Amino acid sequence: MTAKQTHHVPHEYRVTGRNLGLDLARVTEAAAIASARWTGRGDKNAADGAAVEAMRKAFDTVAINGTVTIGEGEMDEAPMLYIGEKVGCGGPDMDIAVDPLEGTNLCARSLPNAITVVALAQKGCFLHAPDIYMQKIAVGPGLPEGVVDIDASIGQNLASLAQAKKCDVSDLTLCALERERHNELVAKAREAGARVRLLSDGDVAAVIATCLPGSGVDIYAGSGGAPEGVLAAAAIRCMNGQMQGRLLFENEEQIARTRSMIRPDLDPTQALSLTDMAAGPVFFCATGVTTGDLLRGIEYPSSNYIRTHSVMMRSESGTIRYMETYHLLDPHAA
Ligand SMILES: O=P(O)(O)OC[C@H]1O[C@](O)(COP(=O)(O)O)[C@@H](O)[C@@H]1O
Repeated sequence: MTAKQTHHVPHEYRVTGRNLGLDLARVTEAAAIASARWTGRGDKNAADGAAVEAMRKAFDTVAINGTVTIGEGEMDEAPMLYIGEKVGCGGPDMDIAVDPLEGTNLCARSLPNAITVVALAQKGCFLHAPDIYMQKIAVGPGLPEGVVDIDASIGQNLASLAQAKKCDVSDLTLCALERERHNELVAKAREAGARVRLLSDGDVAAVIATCLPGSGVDIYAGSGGAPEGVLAAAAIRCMNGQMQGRLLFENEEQIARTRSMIRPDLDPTQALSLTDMAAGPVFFCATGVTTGDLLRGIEYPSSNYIRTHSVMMRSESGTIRYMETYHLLDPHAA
């Protein structure tokens, strides 16, 4: 950490900063344990509802004065963790971004990569992204700044990435959601010589995979949820990767509404940098529900324990911590 970075972090934040990762892990663990009861039961709404309720309750013990910036929707459409809802038991003012169950279908169908996610930043630092699509492009750490560009063709981006990685385009793997809207992207990437890994759901974990050595993913591209884009941006900040986004509007009304929600200096239609989406010191935490590239899922090693696997990241220090936790089912039974 440089002296300059430390200087800009308010004292209050630094005092609480050290322990927030663990507090956030308790929040994502609670949501993962609750939703895992619904793994493979074909009911994505029940799985999501269980995650939301458990996450909401777990936030009551976190020492922050949090405001949900990325949540389950507007106040009138979400009973809990709605945008603008206050969470935490008091402390520094923070922006909260949540996806209580990222990959509701993955959980319902017992497929890999369902996770529970929370990110946290200082007040005003997360993009107030509406619930629309966002075009995204991401690569891992250690590459020249601007190696990929959201406005360039996928062929150009793959060529530039291959050059930076000193390999051939045929050595690269692009990851994208398997959607009809991505048919052209996939065809062009294959035409350029790259491999394509298609996912049924869960682009937060997929964007993060670009930063994980051994995941085999070199680049993520395509469109997915804008709220998921902000969460992924928080993780990419912590992992020193690169990511750009662009909100994909369907009409003028969406643009006007977004303009009223975001920083006045941002044009809602512009390409968004990582810090346009997640600025300042950020925390990111996720717990696995079903086993995937990023995390193992919920496990039941014995009749009285549940085992969770979480990752906690912090942009300020660059720390990435993996945590395995045994939760005694009934601590008062003995
Ligand atoms: O399924 P769509 O409409 O293409 O949306 C893509 C979005 O849905 C997801 O795959 C899963 O989202 P949910 O967990 O809300 O079902 C996200 O990871 C992704 O950003």
